Amino acid sequence: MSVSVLGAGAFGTALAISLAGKGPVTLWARDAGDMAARRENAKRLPGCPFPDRLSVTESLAQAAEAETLLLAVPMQKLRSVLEEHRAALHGKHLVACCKGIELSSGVGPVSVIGETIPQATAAILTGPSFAADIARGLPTALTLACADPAAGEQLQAELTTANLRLYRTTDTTGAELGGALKNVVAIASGAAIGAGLGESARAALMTRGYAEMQRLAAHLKAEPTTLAGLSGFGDLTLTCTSEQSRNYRLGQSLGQGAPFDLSTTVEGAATARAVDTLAREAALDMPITRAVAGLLDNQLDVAGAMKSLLTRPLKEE
Ligand SMILES: NC(=O)C1=CN([C@@H]2O[C@H](COP(=O)(O)OP(=O)(O)OC[C@H]3O[C@@H](n4cnc5c(N)ncnc54)[C@H](O)[C@@H]3O)[C@@H](O)[C@H]2O)C=CC1
Ligand SMILES: O=C(CO)COP(=O)(O)O
Repeated sequence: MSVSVLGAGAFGTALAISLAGKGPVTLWARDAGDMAARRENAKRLPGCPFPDRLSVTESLAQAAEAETLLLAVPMQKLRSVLEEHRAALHGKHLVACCKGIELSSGVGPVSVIGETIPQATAAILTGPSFAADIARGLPTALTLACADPAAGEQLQAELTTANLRLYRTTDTTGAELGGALKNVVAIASGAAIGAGLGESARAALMTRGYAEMQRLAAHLKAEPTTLAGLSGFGDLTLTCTSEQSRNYRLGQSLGQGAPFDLSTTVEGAATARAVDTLAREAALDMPITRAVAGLLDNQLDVAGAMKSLLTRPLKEE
């Protein structure tokens, strides 16, 4: 097995720690010095010591000696990272570990890989998992999606670890949509709880948010069963109900009118805007996404957003 992880944030570090339990792993970071010395990512994942088989490097060339590379940079940075290192990544198995829709193009990470490095095999690893849980060795189940069935099987075996159980699909569109859209619904859910609207309101937002996810998925020809799996329903459930989620916490802050650290990686913010644009262009009804985009752009407050949802024409479920 030869695996590297590009991007040493919370998630990339957690995956590297888990994978190092079964073989050597290289973690590529822009600032590897402190991590290599401490054998810990004190900034993003404190309290999770590196196993011996995890090495940290600032050399992309060294990381790219692996056959399989996990891409754990934020969604809106993925294209520039791939473009910068295109030559080194030709012919590799590239597994997106980010969740979102690119604002500039309206496509997800698998398409971004395909557009920038068509000679690579593109896949995505997604599903309900907090980095801290993975790094602590807690049990986690994820979806590995790859359009090439043989490569998907190889990646599933390669990336399954003692605490990470991977399920496989060839539906990359469905897998990337689930992971991207659940973050938008998590912002809405956090806003409802933060504003004191109650858990019944959250359940309504999660359920109707899931209906929006299915609507866009059907439009983009994804499999409905993928949305019902770990990458869709599974991650929606986790992210909309846990204060460990940064998307949920951003929503809570919006609901409370409290400040939020804008340097935090919150993928649902750009994705809400990207999906709102997609929905308008395709004339798809996605009112929760529209309300979240309106909240983020200060066009609506939480009361206005709820009013916009509650006063819509009555319809069948
Ligand atoms: N943290 C979590 O629990 C989970 C995160 N994810 C996904 O993983 C992706 C990354 O999230 P986190 O690791 O949590 O974020 P993070 O904020 O902890 O780390 C992001 C990392 O990306 C690096 N980075 C940013 N731009 C870069 C560039 N141009 N070149 C190289 N490195 C760059 C940063 O230095 C930072 O180390 C997101 O799409 C997120 O949705 C998925 C599942 C769980
Ligand atoms: O994707 C995640 C859990 O599956 C992490 O959620 P946040 O990005 O909202 O923290």
